[in-house]
Amino acid sequence: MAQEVSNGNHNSSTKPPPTPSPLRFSKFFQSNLRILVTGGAGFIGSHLVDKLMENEKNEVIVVDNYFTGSKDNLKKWIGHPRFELIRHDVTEPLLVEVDQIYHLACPASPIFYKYNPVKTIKTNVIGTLNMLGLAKRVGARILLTSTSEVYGDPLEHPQTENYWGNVNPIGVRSCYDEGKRVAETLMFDYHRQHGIEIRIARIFNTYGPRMNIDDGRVVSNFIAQAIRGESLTVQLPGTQTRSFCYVSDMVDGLIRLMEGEHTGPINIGNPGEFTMLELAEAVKELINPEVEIAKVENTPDDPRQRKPDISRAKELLGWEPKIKLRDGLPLMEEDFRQRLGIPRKN
Ligand SMILES: NC(=O)c1ccc[n+]([C@@H]2O[C@H](COP(=O)([O-])OP(=O)(O)OC[C@H]3O[C@@H](n4cnc5c(N)ncnc54)[C@H](O)[C@@H]3O)[C@@H](O)[C@H]2O)c1
Ligand SMILES: O=c1ccn([C@@H]2O[C@H](COP(=O)(O)OP(=O)(O)O[C@H]3OC[C@@H](O)[C@H](O)[C@H]3O)[C@@H](O)[C@H]2O)c(=O)[nH]1
Repeated sequence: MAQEVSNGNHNSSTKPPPTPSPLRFSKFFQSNLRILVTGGAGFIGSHLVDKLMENEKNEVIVVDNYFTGSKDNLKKWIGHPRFELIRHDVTEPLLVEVDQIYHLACPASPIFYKYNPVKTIKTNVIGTLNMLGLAKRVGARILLTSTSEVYGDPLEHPQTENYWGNVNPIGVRSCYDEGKRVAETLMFDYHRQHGIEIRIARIFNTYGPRMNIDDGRVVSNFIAQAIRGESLTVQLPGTQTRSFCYVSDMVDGLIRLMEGEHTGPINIGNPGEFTMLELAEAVKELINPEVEIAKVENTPDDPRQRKPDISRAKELLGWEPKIKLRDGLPLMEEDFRQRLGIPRKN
């Protein structure tokens, strides 16, 4: 398949960026960066907020409609003078003065994004248009959390950013896959046409504390099942692979991308690749050796393999993941045990 070669920085006939908000240069606000995080009450978003809030020069505004996120994830920041939380749906326009936009708002678990597919498309298309319109009005830099799902059921392995993907445009996952592909297109069209400073991260499967217990994604399912003593539900055939990135590594990669000079798209993920049976065996061994592994029906269009080529992230961002799967799973177990109210037996 013909593929365009790029170094992560788009360079053909782009306009210069628009003038940013005058506040960015005001002597009173000079030290503060106002950062909007859409979807900041969700899993990755709330960890990103924690990291951004560590920097005393940052003011953070979260907007979220709480479809899959929760105020609980942000409770330590509510009332903090550098933090604001707004209930807002990104499919409606938003007027705020900010310097940077991390645009995460979108359900990420297949169960939730397939629940109301039309809404998922609206979130990806109208939501991203609204955030780009905001970026244009105030001259903000905007980062989109795109996904490895833009590669669909990939025919190239591992996946580099130059691969254009193998996506079913009319399947049950298309609302998300194609939604994110259009979101990427919109980002580049605003960049070329209006000079908006864009960043695109293609995120691969990410896991860690604060995932919804009933989120439906594989790592949270297996950990909750192991703690409850239920069978681990490996969807057939079990030989399909994924690459799992711990959330602190992901947040580090996203911030490096935002702060760096490269538009992307850039893959952010952990290249360690596991079959779902291997993942189940690891969870069983680490969390509850007594549980059984059950094979269950799969859902349509499940990608058979997925592994990021992260050469570009290494070279352009100086980023690579630090936490191996076997070290990350126990960190997540603690959080799940607390929320499930099931302490470890000694
Ligand atoms: N976690 C992963 O493995 C993964 C992989 C690839 C891409 N991503 C992307 O990263 C982002 C965050 O994923 P996550 O795992 O934290 O998911 P999540 O479901 O925990 O968080 C998404 C957040 O967006 C909010 N949201 C959804 N629709 C909204 C709307 N219309 N308006 C406002 N808020 C809305 C939800 O309430 C939630 O708080 C998503 O854009 C997702 O597509 C995640
Ligand atoms: O209980 C389960 C759940 C899932 N699975 C399998 O585990 C694999 C991973 O499934 P998940 O639902 O965790 O996630 P997926 O890899 O399908 O999508 C994910 O990847 C890219 C992101 O953009 C999405 O937001 C994210 O959900 C699939 O092969 C699925 O069949 C199980 O074997 N058992």
